[in-house]
Amino acid sequence: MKKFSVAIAGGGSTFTPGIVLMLLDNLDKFPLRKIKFYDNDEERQDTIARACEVILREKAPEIEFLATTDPEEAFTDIDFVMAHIRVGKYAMRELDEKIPLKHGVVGQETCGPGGIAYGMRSIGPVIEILDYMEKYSPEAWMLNYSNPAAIVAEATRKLRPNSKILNICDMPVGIEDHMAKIAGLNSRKEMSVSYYGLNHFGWWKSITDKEGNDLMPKIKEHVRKHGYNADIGPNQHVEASWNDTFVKARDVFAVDPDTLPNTYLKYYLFQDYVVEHSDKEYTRANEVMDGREKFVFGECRKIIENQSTEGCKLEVDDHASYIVDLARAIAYNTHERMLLIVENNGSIENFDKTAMVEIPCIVGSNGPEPLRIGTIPQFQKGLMEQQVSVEKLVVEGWIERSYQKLWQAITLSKTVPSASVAKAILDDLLEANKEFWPEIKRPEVENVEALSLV
Ligand SMILES: NC(=O)c1ccc[n+]([C@@H]2O[C@H](COP(=O)([O-])OP(=O)(O)OC[C@H]3O[C@@H](n4cnc5c(N)ncnc54)[C@H](O)[C@@H]3O)[C@@H](O)[C@H]2O)c1
Ligand SMILES: O=P(O)(O)OC[C@H]1O[C@H](O[C@H]2[C@H](O)[C@@H](O)[C@@H](O)O[C@@H]2CO)[C@H](O)[C@@H](O)[C@@H]1O
Ligand SMILES: [Mn+2]
Repeated sequence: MKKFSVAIAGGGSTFTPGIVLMLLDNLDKFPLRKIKFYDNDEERQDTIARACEVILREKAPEIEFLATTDPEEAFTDIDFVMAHIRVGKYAMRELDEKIPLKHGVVGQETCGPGGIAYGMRSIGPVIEILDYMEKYSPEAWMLNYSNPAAIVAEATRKLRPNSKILNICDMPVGIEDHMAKIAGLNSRKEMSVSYYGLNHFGWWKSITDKEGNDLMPKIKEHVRKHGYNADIGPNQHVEASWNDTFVKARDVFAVDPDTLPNTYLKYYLFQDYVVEHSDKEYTRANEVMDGREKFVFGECRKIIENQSTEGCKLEVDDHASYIVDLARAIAYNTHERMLLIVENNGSIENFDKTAMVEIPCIVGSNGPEPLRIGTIPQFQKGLMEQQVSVEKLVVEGWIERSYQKLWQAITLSKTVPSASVAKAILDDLLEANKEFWPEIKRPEVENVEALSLV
């Protein structure tokens, strides 16, 4: 059986150890000969890498391991790149979340102005890594879950239309774990779902068990009262802010009881509630820095010091098992049915053909074959047309270095009340992201000064 070579781009990620443990848990299904880490922060990656070196030495000494900041070293002789970079790291996520809140607008990692700022940082480096992969391992596939996946996916559609990159998200997988528990099943894999939308902006339209029995009524009954709240065992989503998000799905569901919503829709449909319940001084980025980041790096330092995983609390990142499913689908032509972010091309008949939509696909060695969704209701169509236009304007703004397009994108976001608030947020984000965004051409001075935005 062929053994594969995997490069993890963003080796210093808090998710890397859990993903490595998950890969080692699946060697029978996805055998590996080599794992390489690549990061542009050598010190951050070194802590994760030295711990993973111990893990591999104990559990799979036959797998060759390398951590590097050199692209040629990282991406030569690779079958898959699993990319989860965070450009600007948590320090910039904190600003993505706090700057909009300063203006009374939703501050979130991938949604609204924060997601736009994050997207403007991510496009260049993700394309750069994709180009490295194609230069040094032309036959490789990139499985990208660097966020914001919606904007990154639109950028790779426009700028690298022929590249072997699959953009993915684990939020639907995470919610389906809750749904399976609510439906009394052991695993989400016992369900067959039809889902559509944009990334972090979608709905389930049907859910059955493998015998074809409709599970929607039972799940809806629970969601109507409790949202997706369901004890599915330890994961980082037991934190209050995530628990609130799962419960809030109850109110998002009430707006359209014909479907079941992605939790992220709360940021677009209940933006006032979100702002009212946000702490402008302590956002999710702070929770993650104080929680996951401290935990993962603390555990890695213990492993390095002891040169042993004994007593280690790091766990297999089960949510990442969908990444192995995806890699196996490509490697073994399994025709797995998975949600991917792909070009619509008529799958959703009454929606922009060029939109990057999150829908079920049959995945094989030649990549995804999107399934047909048919026509979507006016409510979802209207919301999606506004949101996809934001995403497209951000990518156009990045390509053209256009202040005007970025101002339009933020103005168009459902999370932003007016063009003047949008401009105030944009000017703050421009200042904060000087080191990361491409240089943006400001409009002619007279146009800006002539604007009475007060
Ligand atoms: N698609 C999804 O559903 C999903 C799920 C979970 C996490 N994510 C994403 O995974 C990423 C990692 O999340 P995290 O919380 O572990 O972040 P993290 O900050 O802990 O790790 C990100 C790593 O990327 C590195 N990096 C940044 N810019 C880089 C570049 N240009 N080249 C190479 N490396 C670079 C950083 O140095 C850091 O080590 C984020 O983008 C996050 O949003 C996506
Ligand atoms: O606030 P964070 O950094 O903890 O999480 C933000 C990410 O949340 C989603 O990913 C979750 C996933 O939905 C869940 O199943 C769990 O296992 O872990 C993932 C990472 O927390 C979302 O899909 C990502 O895009 C966000 O970055
Ligand atoms: Mn996601």
